[in-house]
Amino acid sequence: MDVLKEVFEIIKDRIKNKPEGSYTTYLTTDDSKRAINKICEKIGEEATEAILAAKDGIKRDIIHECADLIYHLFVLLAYSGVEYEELLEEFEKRRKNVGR
Ligand SMILES: N=c1c2ncn([C@@H]3O[C@H](COP(=O)(O)OP(=O)(O)OP(=O)(O)O)[C@@H](O)[C@H]3O)c2ncn1[C@@H]1O[C@H](COP(=O)(O)O)[C@@H](O)[C@H]1O
Repeated sequence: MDVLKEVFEIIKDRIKNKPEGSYTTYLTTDDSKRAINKICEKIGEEATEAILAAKDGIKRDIIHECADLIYHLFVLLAYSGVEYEELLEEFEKRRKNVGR
């Protein structure tokens, strides 16, 4: 299975079943306004870290920080009820529009 889809499905499972010790559980177990705030705050932090890594130009750090950012974006998408396939469809739509 596509590793990104696998991570997305694990995140969905964590949100649904809330296992103890899970970082995703920590981010998403709250009333919905607070949970969204917590997730979005992390997205802001991780985006800043990705930007700083890009400015430093160290490839390993760029990968690490962008992976952190993508994970947190996935948590936002899954928490908002978006399916992985819907994200792919959006990219697919855009790909088809290229070159028009
Ligand atoms: N991909 C990730 C992932 N990326 C980042 N993180 C967490 O996001 C947090 C990042 O916050 P910080 O940058 O503040 O943490 P940090 O350790 O100080 O910073 P860095 O060194 O990571 O930059 C850390 O606690 C990381 O563990 C992730 N936590 C979980 N996943 C995936 O989600 C799955 C479920 O994880 P749990 O919910 O913990 O079971 C895992 O199997 C992974 O596949």
